[in-house]
Amino acid sequence: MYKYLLRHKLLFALNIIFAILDSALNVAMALVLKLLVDASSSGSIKDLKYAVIVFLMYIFISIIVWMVAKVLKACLLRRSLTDLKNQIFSKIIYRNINEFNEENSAKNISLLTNDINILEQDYYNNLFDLFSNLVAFIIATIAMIRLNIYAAIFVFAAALIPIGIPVISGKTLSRYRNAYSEAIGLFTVKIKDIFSGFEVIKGFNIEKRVLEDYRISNEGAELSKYRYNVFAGAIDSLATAFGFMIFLGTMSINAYFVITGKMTIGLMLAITQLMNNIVNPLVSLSSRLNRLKSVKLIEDKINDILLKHDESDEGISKKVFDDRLRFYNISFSYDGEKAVLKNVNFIIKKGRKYAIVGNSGGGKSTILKLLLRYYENHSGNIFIDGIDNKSIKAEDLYRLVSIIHQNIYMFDSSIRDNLTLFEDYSDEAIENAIDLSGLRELIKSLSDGINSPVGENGRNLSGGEKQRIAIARAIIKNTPILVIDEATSSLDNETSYNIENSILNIPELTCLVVTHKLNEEILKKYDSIFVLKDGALIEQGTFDELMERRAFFYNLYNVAKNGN
Ligand SMILES: Nc1ncnc2c1ncn2[C@@H]1O[C@H](COP(=O)(O)OP(=O)(O)OP(=O)(O)O)[C@@H](O)[C@H]1O
Repeated sequence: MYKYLLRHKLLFALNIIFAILDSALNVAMALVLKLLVDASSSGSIKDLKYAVIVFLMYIFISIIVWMVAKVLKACLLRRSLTDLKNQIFSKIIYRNINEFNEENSAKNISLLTNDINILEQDYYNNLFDLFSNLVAFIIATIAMIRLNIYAAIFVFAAALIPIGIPVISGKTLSRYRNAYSEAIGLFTVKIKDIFSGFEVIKGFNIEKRVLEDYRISNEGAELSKYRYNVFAGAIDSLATAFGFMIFLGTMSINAYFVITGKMTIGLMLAITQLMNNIVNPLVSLSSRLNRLKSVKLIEDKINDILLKHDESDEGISKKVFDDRLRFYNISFSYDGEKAVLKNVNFIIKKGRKYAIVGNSGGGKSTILKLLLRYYENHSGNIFIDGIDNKSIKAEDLYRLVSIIHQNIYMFDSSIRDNLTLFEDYSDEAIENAIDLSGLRELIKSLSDGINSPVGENGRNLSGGEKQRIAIARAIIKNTPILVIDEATSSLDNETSYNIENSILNIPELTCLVVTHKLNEEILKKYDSIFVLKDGALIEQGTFDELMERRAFFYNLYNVAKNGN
């Protein structure tokens, strides 16, 4: 993690210089005090005047150095943490969909917020302080040895005790810190879950239950923070107590030297002041090292992300869809137990339109997810022009295939941004997508037209309007293959028919559409219909062929027709 500090070399070097100056000034305080006290006991006004001027100069220089040191430290921290967070985020955003799906996204939110804050406090701030302490310690030690070797020997011998504290307590503190970070992560997951399901919570009157869930999670997080703080506080108090004992011992020895006339009061004060610069770093060394050790788990979590191999730019480059897409012996299970797809085989030819129908939970959406590599642990192969989709560069795959999902995500921006997804498209492409997706009326009715805001996750829009935006978004992307997962479920039959019809009429577009709406007129437009039942492809053919067979599709169609 320290590498992020070294990235800004000039700022880093300036920080070192000012940290050294800052520490040197701390130590110099002892000498200034000695000058002042010795001047007062010498009875010389001239010496006193000189000492006061030196003191004033000392204060003036100190203020400047402290201020500059603080600004430099804040600058370096700001830049280093921004770099670190940018890099973590970039690694996350460039992950494969299947890798991203393996984790709860709220844990990543917690990492980028809570864990980074912990890292800032207990790692970066600590490193700075450790360095300043080390410099102050070295300068004070040299000064102390030169002023009084006996006092120096005593201080060092006594200070060995607090140094041993981190060795004894380090592991336990680290355990408490890890538990705290984990609990905060879980707490973030809980909050995200609750806020995402807010409408369900209200609609089903389950506030009490949710409040109880929240309370337990909140108390868990606070308890683990409390445990960590109590333990860290106890270690700090112990170290401070040892510090006082060393202080008392040194003062007693120095007082003895003053009484026996071997030391001036000024020197005694100077040694006491120097002792602070020796004992304090040693005493705080224990807690600082402990805190550095305690962020190990967070460091590991971050390194896991940062060191992960970036696969997005790997693979075979494939820019054009030439001929066919083939599902070859595809079997798949989400959990390794229940078979969701069973030896599925089919071929999709360029420019043709295909529908997938079947029973609920039969594996229709899963077929689309495998094509788009949301999961990669299936057996068999999905070939695009003979190349396994797993070997194709992720970026190229998503330029060949786009999907319209059942659940549509809307960015909290304008309709235009949600159509273009912040990319540049010609007005012609945008207008064409608006027409094909049936958005024209909506845009006309809004005072800001295409620039109207959609609200958080599209809350200003109806389900059907969101679906139309998702359809336009996919049309505008203009990929050669379009897969659609129940994209018109929220639309009335007529709108749904019109939109599906216009998509199916795009001649060069290859379409694979999962549909529940068994509308004869639309189904007849497909070149072939795949019928899935419990993960197996049991029938395949045109609408008329399937109806003639009078098998599963025939029944499915009739049930749907009678249901309508
Ligand atoms: N992420 C997941 N983890 C575990 N099981 C899953 C996951 N997604 C889907 N499943 C299960 O896999 C099976 C097939 O799901 P899939 O969504 O492909 O069916 P579907 O045919 O599209 O269903 P529907 O028509 O109801 O949308 C179902 O039993 C479902 O519960």
